[in-house]
Amino acid sequence: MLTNAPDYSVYLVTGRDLLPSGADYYQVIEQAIKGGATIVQVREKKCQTWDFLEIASRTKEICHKHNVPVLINDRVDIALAIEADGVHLGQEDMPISIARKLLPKGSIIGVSCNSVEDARNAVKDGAGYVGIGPVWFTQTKSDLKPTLGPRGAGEILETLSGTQIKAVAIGGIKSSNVLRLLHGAVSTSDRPLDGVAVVGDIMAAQDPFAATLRLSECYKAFTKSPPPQFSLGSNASDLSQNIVSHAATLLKTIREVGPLVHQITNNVVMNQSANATLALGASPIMATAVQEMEDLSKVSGALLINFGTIGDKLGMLEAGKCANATRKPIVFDPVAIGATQHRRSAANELLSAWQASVIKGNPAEIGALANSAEVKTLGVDSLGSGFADPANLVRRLAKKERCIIAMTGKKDWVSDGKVAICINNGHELLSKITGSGCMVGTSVATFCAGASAVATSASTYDDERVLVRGDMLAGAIGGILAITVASELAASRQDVKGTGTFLPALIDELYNLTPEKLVDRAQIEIFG
Ligand SMILES: Cc1ncc(COP(=O)(O)OP(=O)(O)O)c(N)n1
Ligand SMILES: Cc1ncsc1CCOP(=O)(O)O
Repeated sequence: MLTNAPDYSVYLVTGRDLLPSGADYYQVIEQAIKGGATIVQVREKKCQTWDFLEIASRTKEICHKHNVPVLINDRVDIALAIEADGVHLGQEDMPISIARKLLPKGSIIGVSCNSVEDARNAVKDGAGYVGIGPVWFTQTKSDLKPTLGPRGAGEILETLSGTQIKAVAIGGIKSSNVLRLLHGAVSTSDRPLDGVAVVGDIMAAQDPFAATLRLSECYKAFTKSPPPQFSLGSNASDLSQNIVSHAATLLKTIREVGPLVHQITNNVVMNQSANATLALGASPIMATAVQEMEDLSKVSGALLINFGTIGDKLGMLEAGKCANATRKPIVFDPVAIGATQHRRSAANELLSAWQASVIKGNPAEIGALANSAEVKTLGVDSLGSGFADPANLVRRLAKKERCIIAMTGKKDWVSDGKVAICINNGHELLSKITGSGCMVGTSVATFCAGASAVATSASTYDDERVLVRGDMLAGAIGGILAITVASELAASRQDVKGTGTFLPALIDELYNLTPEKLVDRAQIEIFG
């Protein structure tokens, strides 16, 4: 048995049935280890004991030659027979306490967990590690339990906070989505995953060495130093010096670069949102077909997903995945999420498929996402006077969703999970026209595209380890300030007589907005 503490970072689970035709199983295992697999589990669901013994024993030889531990799936007898380093047990397999009695002291015992309750039991039973999954759908396993998404995996990690138990995630993990998983699956006390367990992305690869190396590099890049959050230098004293001017200069970048802002939005506001984007100096494209998402993600500066009428869920799913893969900002506006069960489950599905950079909503929408019933909803509107402690609400939700939260209303609240910022601008006429909230979403997406352009040109970001380039906190603040400051300027004009003349005046003021006007008029408070 190997004596070093196991490294779970790139955890290969075998699957002989996935091998490309002509590939040799043992060579694949060795190539994967050379590419960076740090631990191997022999998983044989269908084979006879005699064959299992042979495969396990030869796999162990290869693993131990490279100082890599080998575990056996389900079968404690096989683990004992070949003197493996441990076992991986399912919920219906031998209980941990009995396996512990049978196996030599120091054996690794891991257990599959699909729920917080499974994880609590694993802690109680003294498991060495848990395999959290399935994260995403996979064809590799037949009797698949409900998918958890990175957020569900993060909730299970919460249960393990303060314990020594290690945790890997499993199910549908590939080098193209591993960063999104590692970013999203973190407990609110910042406990990350200890590794990713993979079958198909390695076993079915034409080049298992390269496939494992890609996974290993992603994992190492993400963990080599504290990964950057979606905001830069976010402590209250830094921010109070420069956040408004930083956000305001993004307007200059938008006008210089003219980024394409891809928007999937509702048909009530589409024309108005496109005009607001143009007035700010960017270029809107309203596109919903699944087939065009990959191409669009390569050329757009940011993506807005506003699910006002949730007609285009497939396009929304695909667009977000492509935006994560190309490290573009995603602004999510979960319109009226609290109003129906259909909307809640659609939001859940979208947020499990991709990582939002900013979630923007009114108090009822943000409350629904935070599972708070403090603010009620009526259709798309928020009722009542708001939250008693908005700063903490947005801070907690930002930590949980691992992104910037922007809660708009009479006062706007923004948080990156550390600071909470209150913006006290905006004219009440904004609440009297339809789609002003959606316009804020568009403006935030446009400013996030500006932030992304700044970071890309300055190479501020090490692409390997971030899911989005640029300071999304500044993007959210700039986007909100643009609409609220423009609304004040529009409302003070002589030619504005009511809501009918206010809307075109608002577009004019967005068009004539300058960074200086934003800095001069911004009224913000920062809560550390
Ligand atoms: C690391 C890791 N996690 C989970 C599993 C799933 O185990 P499996 O035996 O395929 O299924 P259940 O017995 O849990 O239903 C695994 N193999 N490895
Ligand atoms: C064994 C197992 N347990 C949960 S999902 C899964 C299969 C993971 O396979 P893949 O990495 O190919 O999606």
